[in-house]
Amino acid sequence: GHHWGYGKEDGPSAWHKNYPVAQGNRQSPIDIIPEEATRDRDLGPIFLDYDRCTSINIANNGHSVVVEFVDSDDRSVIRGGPLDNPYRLKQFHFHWGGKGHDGSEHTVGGIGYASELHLVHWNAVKYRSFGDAAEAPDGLAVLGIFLETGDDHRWLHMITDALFMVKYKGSDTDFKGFNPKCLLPSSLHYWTYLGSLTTPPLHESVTWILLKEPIIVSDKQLGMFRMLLFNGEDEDERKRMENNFRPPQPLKGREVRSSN
Ligand SMILES: CCN[C@H]1CN(CCOCC)S(=O)(=O)c2sc(S(N)(=O)=O)cc21
Ligand SMILES: [Zn+2]
Repeated sequence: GHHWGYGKEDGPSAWHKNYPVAQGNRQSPIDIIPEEATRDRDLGPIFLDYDRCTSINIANNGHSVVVEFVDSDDRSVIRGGPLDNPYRLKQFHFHWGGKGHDGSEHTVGGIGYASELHLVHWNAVKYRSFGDAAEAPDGLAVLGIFLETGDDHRWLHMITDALFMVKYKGSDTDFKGFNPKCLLPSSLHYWTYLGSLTTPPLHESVTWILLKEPIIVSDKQLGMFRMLLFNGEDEDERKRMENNFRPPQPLKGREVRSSN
């Protein structure tokens, strides 16, 4: 496919050349304005049934670090809230900034967070494959969790300890027995809106569910992500993996709803 990245020449402002949907009507991320969100009493709580989740590996795909899960049955799903079906957990990954700079994709009242965690789920009730779901308007549900700097996160070290194994693009290593429930904040109150993938191919297939409460991680832990590289081991130019976020996109009249 087409090469894309987060640099000056191949970054978010250039993506529309190969991915015209970049200028579509339901692009992500967006700036969430809390006072403009609709409190919808029909919007119930979300449920994360992750107790039987099965993580497989952790990988550097040249854009982020990704932990993948077994998604051949309904062992780990998100359900409820705005969703009409349970959606299967497929992978999670992060977006982050440079040293001392914010790196979240969504912003809240114009304010960014240090980083943003995305748990990607797909609608296996309606679609026969992840690929099909990724192109359908109700195919994906991504749970977004903001990361704020402060004290060490007691479980994030399980991920940062593995990062040295996936320094280069295209590297991956076993990563079994990890349950992302340990990365959730105490409250599951959320905002939700209809949007897209925040990276190419930018499919407008995502129901976004963003938790209002951030989790706290330390600067040191976040700094570990910045030892990852965008480039492969065989490339001579070493490019630190950082600022791998797309900035907020036009709301285009969309409604943002708030859980009760
Ligand atoms: C680097 C490519 N990132 C993509 C890869 N996938 C989509 C393409 O798959 C087609 C079979 S994905 O559905 O796993 C996904 S979710 C997000 S995000 N940041 O919006 O949560 C980006 C991406
Ligand atoms: Zn993402």
